[in-house]
Amino acid sequence: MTPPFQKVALIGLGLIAGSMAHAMREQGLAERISGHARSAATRETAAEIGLVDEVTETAAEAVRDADLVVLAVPVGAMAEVAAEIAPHLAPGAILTDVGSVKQAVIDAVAPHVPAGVHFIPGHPLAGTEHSGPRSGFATLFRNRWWLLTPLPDTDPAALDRLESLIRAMGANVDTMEPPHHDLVLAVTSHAPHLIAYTMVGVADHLRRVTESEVIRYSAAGFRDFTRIAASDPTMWRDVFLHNKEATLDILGRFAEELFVLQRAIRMGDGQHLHDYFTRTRAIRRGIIEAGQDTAAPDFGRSAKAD
Ligand SMILES: NC(=O)c1ccc[n+]([C@@H]2O[C@H](COP(=O)([O-])OP(=O)(O)OC[C@H]3O[C@@H](n4cnc5c(N)ncnc54)[C@H](O)[C@@H]3O)[C@@H](O)[C@H]2O)c1
Ligand SMILES: O=C(O)C(=O)C[C@]1(C(=O)O)C=C[C@@H](O)C=C1
Repeated sequence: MTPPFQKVALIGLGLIAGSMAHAMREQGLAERISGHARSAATRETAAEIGLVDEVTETAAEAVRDADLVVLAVPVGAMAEVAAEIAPHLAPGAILTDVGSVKQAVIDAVAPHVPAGVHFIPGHPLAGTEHSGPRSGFATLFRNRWWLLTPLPDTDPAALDRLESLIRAMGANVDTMEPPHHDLVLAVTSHAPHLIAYTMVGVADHLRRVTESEVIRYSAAGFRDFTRIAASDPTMWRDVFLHNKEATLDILGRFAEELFVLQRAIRMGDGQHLHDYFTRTRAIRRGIIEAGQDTAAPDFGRSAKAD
């Protein structure tokens, strides 16, 4: 069977692009995959492990004649990359991205997109704390959501084509308005990451008092925080700087709730605590019943080296 795409160009060769390359190869979705990353070390590793068919020195070379181009770089690098590739995009190509924030990426990329190229922003809700060219794996997107935030004039045929590719990689597709996406993700991903970073920071301060006890006796709850707080610093810096308002809104609400719970503890208000935890437990059960508790497996991948 002829693959649905002739040439796929992946710009950025980290966890998400790498997982796409593995999944597309496994499912026979691209005749050829080219890839580019800014760092020479990453390009070298990608070439050495044969992550894609061709690793290029420039993003412009990678996108030449590609019928699908995927921007898989940190959110803060999207504008620069879009400007660089724009004159080299093939007419009729689909251009998508995988950035964790949508409105800021649309504002950064859309002005560069030439007429005749179909820009369809997207975001796979799947990841791990690992990054870099060795961190990807073919099953990352399996049974996970992949949100698309199409622009008002999106060509339905191009949207269909992209949706089919995403489904073939194992994900479920949904569409959303970009600002709504950014608010939902502020609740489900961005604020929780900041809270995890903070909690691990608090423990780090405490460590000076308790020496290595924080590490040695680290219970499951804190271990989960440390996994999240090991995520890529560049990626997360960019997420917070580009989804500022929604994240600050949610963190404001978080602080209010925290004060109420703190007060309940101080006042010995067990009823309040019990009622609160009963409500939150129901949310967890709802997630499991909806089949969304598919934590990413850890295959012993090491953290990013380049
Ligand atoms: N990691 C996750 O859990 C996750 C999940 C969903 C979406 N995302 C989004 O996907 C995108 C990529 O994340 P990742 O986890 O694959 O990151 P990563 O750090 O593993 O890979 C990023 C890649 O981009 C390259 N890069 C950085 N700046 C560049 C530039 N100016 N030009 C060319 N290449 C450049 C790096 O060399 C690297 O190869 C980000 O926008 C992130 O928000 C990440
Ligand atoms: O499992 C993890 O390590 C993740 O943090 C993945 C996660 C998330 O918050 O769910 C992180 C950022 C993304 O944009 C999408 C997915």
